[in-house]
Amino acid sequence: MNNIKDDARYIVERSIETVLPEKAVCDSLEGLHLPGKTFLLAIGKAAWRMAKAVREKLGRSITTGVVITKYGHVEGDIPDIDCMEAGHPLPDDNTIAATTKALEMIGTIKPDNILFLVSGGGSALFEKPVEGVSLEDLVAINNRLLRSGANIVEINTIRKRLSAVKGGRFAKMFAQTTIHSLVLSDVLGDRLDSIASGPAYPDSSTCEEALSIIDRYGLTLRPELREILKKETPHLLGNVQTRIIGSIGRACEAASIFARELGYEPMILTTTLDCEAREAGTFLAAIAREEMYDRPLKRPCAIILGGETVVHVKGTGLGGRNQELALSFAIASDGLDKVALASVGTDGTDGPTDAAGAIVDGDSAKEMIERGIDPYIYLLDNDSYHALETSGELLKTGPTGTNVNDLIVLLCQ
Ligand SMILES: Nc1ncnc2c1ncn2[C@@H]1O[C@H](COP(=O)(O)OP(=O)(O)O)[C@@H](O)[C@H]1O
Ligand SMILES: O=C(O)[C@@H](CO)OP(=O)(O)O
Repeated sequence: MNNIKDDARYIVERSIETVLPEKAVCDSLEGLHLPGKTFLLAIGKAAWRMAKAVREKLGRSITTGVVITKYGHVEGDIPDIDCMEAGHPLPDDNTIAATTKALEMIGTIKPDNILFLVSGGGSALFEKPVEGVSLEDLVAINNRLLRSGANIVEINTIRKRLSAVKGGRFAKMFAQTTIHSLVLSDVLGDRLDSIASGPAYPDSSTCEEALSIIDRYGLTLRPELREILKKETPHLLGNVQTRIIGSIGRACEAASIFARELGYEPMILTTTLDCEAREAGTFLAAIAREEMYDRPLKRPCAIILGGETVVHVKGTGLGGRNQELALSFAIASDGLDKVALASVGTDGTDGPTDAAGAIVDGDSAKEMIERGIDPYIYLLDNDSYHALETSGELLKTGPTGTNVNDLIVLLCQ
């Protein structure tokens, strides 16, 4: 056991290493039979790493392929594979251009198999809007949805219906081809039809749900778009085989092992945290306070959570789910001794910022005040990034190459 914040950092960084995609992808290729021509399509924030691992393992068995990932996530060339970058969390012109290219290549090559490597972020990165929907429509709707407090299953229920490739429609487009999907899950409960909006998975959401989400979050749509939401997505697909190769549950189990190694008694509290980020922060501070009485665990202990909180962005500041959770924990745990919390996006980016998250303790709020800022005002303005930058508590890892949701570790010594 060392400095408590160093321990928190060690645990989250080592845990993320255990869910890097290379090994999981290679293990899952054992026994996979790919006769004839195979097209590799990789989408999402982990796409480049997943595709590189597959190409190295299978070599020329892959005829050709396409990677579509977020800007800054292509780490070099992959033989025979066209690697492209595009916008995230909002789609852009490059999203549409890269997707169109992938679809055209598949149409021309007519492969026997598509090896489909799916990771979170795929919704923004793999997109061809249905007729009647423009890129501007998609950007406007996504922008409002992402700031509405809707969860990812709800957001993707809308995205699927505006898209010609989401909600199983990609698999239906190439119904004569066998699609083998290997999926890195970043959706709570590993809902396969929600991860990257399930391009090759039977959709379980319905038009009624889509319309009720629009109403629930007070989003106004022009009548033509409302009509488009009423068209069903495929609920049955005969040409897909799907395997999950990594998830937040595995990262939490790894965190538990690393915490124990450092001398902390671990407890995985949940792998499906999905409440408002600032409420999760306050709640975890209440748990930290309870540790004065050695409850729920005897100190030293590590309370581990995985999931994806939500933020209703009403302010004008900069931040992300993990930074907002950490800032609210910092405020609510002010003055507590020997307590630290790390909250990080395993993909290395939290919200539209260059930070993965933050590591705070019971001195953080005092530190911010001493440096002339009121953390509460910053929280109110959704400006967690600048508050945590002031206290020097942002965690910056750069893109990690994986994406299995958010990991939160509360340490009490
Ligand atoms: N200023 C902000 N403060 C807190 N959260 C924010 C802010 N701006 C955007 N967000 C949140 O960031 C999320 C997108 O961040 P990102 O880390 O890219 O998500 P994901 O990992 O799910 O793709 C949005 O859902 C939004 O709620
Ligand atoms: O692509 C998506 O739909 C989501 C979930 O898989 O990922 P992210 O939240 O990273 O954009």
